[in-house]
Amino acid sequence: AQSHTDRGGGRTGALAPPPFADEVQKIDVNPPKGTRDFPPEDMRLRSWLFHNFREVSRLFGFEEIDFPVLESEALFIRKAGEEIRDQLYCFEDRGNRRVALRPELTPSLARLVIQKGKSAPLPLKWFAIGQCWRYERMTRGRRREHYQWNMDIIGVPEVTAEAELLSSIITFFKRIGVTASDVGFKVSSRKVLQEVLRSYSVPEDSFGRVCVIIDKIGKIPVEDIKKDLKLAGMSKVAIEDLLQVLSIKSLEKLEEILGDSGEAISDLRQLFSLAEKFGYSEWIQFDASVVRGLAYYTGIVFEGFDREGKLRAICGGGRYDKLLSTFGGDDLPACGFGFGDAVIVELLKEKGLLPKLDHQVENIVCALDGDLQGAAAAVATILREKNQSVDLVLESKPLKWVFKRAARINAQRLILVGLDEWQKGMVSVKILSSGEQYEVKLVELE
Ligand SMILES: Nc1ccc(Br)nc1
Repeated sequence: AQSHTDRGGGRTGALAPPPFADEVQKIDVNPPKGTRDFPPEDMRLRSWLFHNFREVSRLFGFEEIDFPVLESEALFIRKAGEEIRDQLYCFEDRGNRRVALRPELTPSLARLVIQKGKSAPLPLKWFAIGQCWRYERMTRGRRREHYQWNMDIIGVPEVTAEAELLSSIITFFKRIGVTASDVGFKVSSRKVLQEVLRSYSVPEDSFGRVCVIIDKIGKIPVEDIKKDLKLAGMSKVAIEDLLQVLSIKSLEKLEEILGDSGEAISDLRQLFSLAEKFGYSEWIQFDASVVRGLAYYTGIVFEGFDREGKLRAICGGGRYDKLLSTFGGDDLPACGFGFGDAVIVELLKEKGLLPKLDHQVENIVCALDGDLQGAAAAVATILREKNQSVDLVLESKPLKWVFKRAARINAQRLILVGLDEWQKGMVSVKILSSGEQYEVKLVELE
């Protein structure tokens, strides 16, 4: 029997009374749990944010790319215990394929780089803005989707690439009014970790897993961190030493521990020297505890944080020189970052930096009686062909209604099409800010 929705009669299934023939079930008009709608006001803020993402990408000479939100699940199956894997929004499609809503953009970018192969001359400087997904038990009530801006440089092994990426993010912050007093970048290199782990003969294939564990410092109790590191095969003394190294906040101190001949130190010294030349030294600081939660980083890593410490990481990224070979491609040096659309808005709210973005239209055009609706359409078309925005009143409305709508849509001019004027080839124009009103020949309307 057709199952019926329980309408409070307490009975469902075959025994429930059949619904009234014309009763329509009201659908839930809210978006699915953890997702957002973007009604006009919210969409204006998102478009403003994305416009700034795109403008900075343009300033840095990056090309925009895009890929499907749906990918083969295999792209994201990594065995390092990452949260991003535990929360993969994956399912079997009607063709029995294992697919997933992408949780991040970098694997798709890597897939596209391999696909393009030698036809894409290096270095590649690509950016994308895409919606990313996670399936999280709603118990934590967190979002399941967000938009990320990614910038990636493929084919440059030097840390000049990381320095350029940091410069692009700082350029973005400056454009929207965020300063080095509001936000900073913690910068480190996974080679620091690597050098410590190697000194304790921790197997290379545990590296990604150890990084994912270390990234949880400050998020879970340190005893759990130590337990997980032990499970990952580290000795007690190695764990204590590693945690000691991770608490280092200066390159001088790090050099004392690791010496000055390792790659970690030379990469970091070069990066901080380049930061000086770029003029953004005040924005960055060395912090050995930064490892980021993605297993594939291999070198410099960084994350943007709010100096008041109220918010989660604003953005993050780093070098991932070995990602392509995990998909069967030839490895290429690569680095990039992800910048989400949610934490930045929380920061702008905190700092009173949210832009005021109203809907605006240059003209509202209205026929003064029904027979002139066609004439009004002609006037609207003439204005639009002159690249002027027009809200055309589409039905017969009292003037009071027209003025009210003009105010609501912030129209600059009201164009009235009246019979007497039209017969003279003219229309009436009212500048709504000043109240000035005049008649003008249609052919002279601009
Ligand atoms: N990876 C990921 C995807 C979606 C959200 Br919301 N947060 C993180």
